[in-house]
Amino acid sequence: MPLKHKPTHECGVFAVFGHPDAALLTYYGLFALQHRGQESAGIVSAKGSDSTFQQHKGMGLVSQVFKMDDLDELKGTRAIGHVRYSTTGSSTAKNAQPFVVDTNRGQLAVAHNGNLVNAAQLRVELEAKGSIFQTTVDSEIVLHLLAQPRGDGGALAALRRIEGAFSIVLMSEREIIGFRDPHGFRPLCLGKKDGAYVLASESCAFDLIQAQFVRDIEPGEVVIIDNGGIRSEFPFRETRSAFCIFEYVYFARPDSNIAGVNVSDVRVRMGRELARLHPAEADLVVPVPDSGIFAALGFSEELGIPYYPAFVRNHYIGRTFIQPSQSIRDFNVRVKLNLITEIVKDKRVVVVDDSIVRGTTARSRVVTLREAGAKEVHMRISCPPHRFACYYGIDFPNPDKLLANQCTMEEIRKYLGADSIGYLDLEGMIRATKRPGNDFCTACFSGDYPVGFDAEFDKLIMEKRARRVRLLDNEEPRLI
Ligand SMILES: O=P(O)(O)OC[C@H]1O[C@H](OP(=O)(O)OP(=O)(O)O)[C@H](O)[C@@H]1O
Ligand SMILES: NC(=O)CC[C@H](N)C(=O)O
Ligand code: SF4
Repeated sequence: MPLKHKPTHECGVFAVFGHPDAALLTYYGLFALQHRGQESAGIVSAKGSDSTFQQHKGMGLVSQVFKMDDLDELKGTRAIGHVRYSTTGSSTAKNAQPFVVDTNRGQLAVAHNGNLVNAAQLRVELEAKGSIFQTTVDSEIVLHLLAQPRGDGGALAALRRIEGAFSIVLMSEREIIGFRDPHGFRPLCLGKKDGAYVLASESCAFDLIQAQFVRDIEPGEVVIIDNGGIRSEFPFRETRSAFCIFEYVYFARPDSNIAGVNVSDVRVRMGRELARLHPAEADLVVPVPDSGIFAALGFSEELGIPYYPAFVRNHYIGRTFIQPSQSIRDFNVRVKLNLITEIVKDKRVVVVDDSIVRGTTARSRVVTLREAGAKEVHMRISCPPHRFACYYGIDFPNPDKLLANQCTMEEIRKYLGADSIGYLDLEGMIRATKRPGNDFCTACFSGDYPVGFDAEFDKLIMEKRARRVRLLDNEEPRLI
């Protein structure tokens, strides 16, 4: 049952206003946000209001894309940066963010975390009016909307046209602007460093640069930072909050705080909830590193079963999902995690991971444990089964690719080769956050989608839709 995709981390954004080392701070910030995207990285900086924006972008990790010389070229006191995992538009250098354009309102740069559900529709509309797109990424829409002739409400009204998930940082010739969609799908927070303002996807980025965390940007809030200081606008229609609960389960770094709640604490509580819901009689609790670590700790504490980190992670290889083919991915799971066999031999083992998507990791872990002589293997997962697609910034849009969508619980157990299997339920997962349930998007577990989406969505929708419109118009792809 080889399934092709699994959820991936998503993008990270960072911005600085009013610091002499803006680009360097952004570089460090992106380093701390590297877990959110490893395909490409970029920084755009600006000196004063009349200077040309400078940019450096490339494919790969932050450490691969930037050399000291590149950072020296990125002068100025303002900067925005991005690490990408693509959700709309292919993973190519052309699609690396931030995007920079020259408009009749001056230079603009944008970096986006999330996914715009009406991007293809807006692009067709904008192209019909003459917009020329440089990339096939949904995020570019924002720049075109801002460059359009403005009616009532100016730039803020233009932003009201985008729908879906967006935590965005923008740089104009005078400002740094940060905003979150009205549902607040993705995180974005504000900090201060030496009197300068900084914005980051996650608070762990502030720790690295020793910035003080000020607060989270509210869902639907636009913060505008310029020489006059900082102010907020709330241009979007008020709606229910739908923060991505999977950020707490898997995406966010455990040392980040989101909405005042520490991510590692939530994961420990998820492990405790899981232990109460699906206890097991066992000798050891073993985490699947990295994301299973804190949940395994909670599981172990709740049942008083010793915690042993028997899987040793090799930190020097890329993430498993980067590899395109199933056979290479299986190999990568083995390269990434090696088992200390002596710990598990003749033992009844509970293995805790945060999630199962295709099942590659879990299956391979069970096989390894059995080969090492484990007497029993009980698989425990600290979130509910993934049965539905995500349209809000996670790259697993096709439910056919999700193991739990294709199999019953017993089939999953058999496929993994485990003695028992237990997933956390929706209620336990929400309780562990200590936040109200209606704060969250849980669509990939529950099928309850807070925002409508394009039924034809796939990663290449922008290219496909534009091509189809040309065909419908009987336009041949020739110029004259
Ligand atoms: O069912 P699968 O398709 O194998 O996907 C699920 C696995 O992927 C994630 O880990 P990842 O490899 O991203 O590493 P991490 O835990 O270190 O983040 C997740 O934590 C699971 O272990
Ligand atoms: N993962 C993300 O947040 C991706 C942002 C944007 N949709 C892109 O594909 O570049
Ligand atoms: S569908 Fe799942 S992964 Fe996507 S935003 Fe909602 S909770 Fe997060």
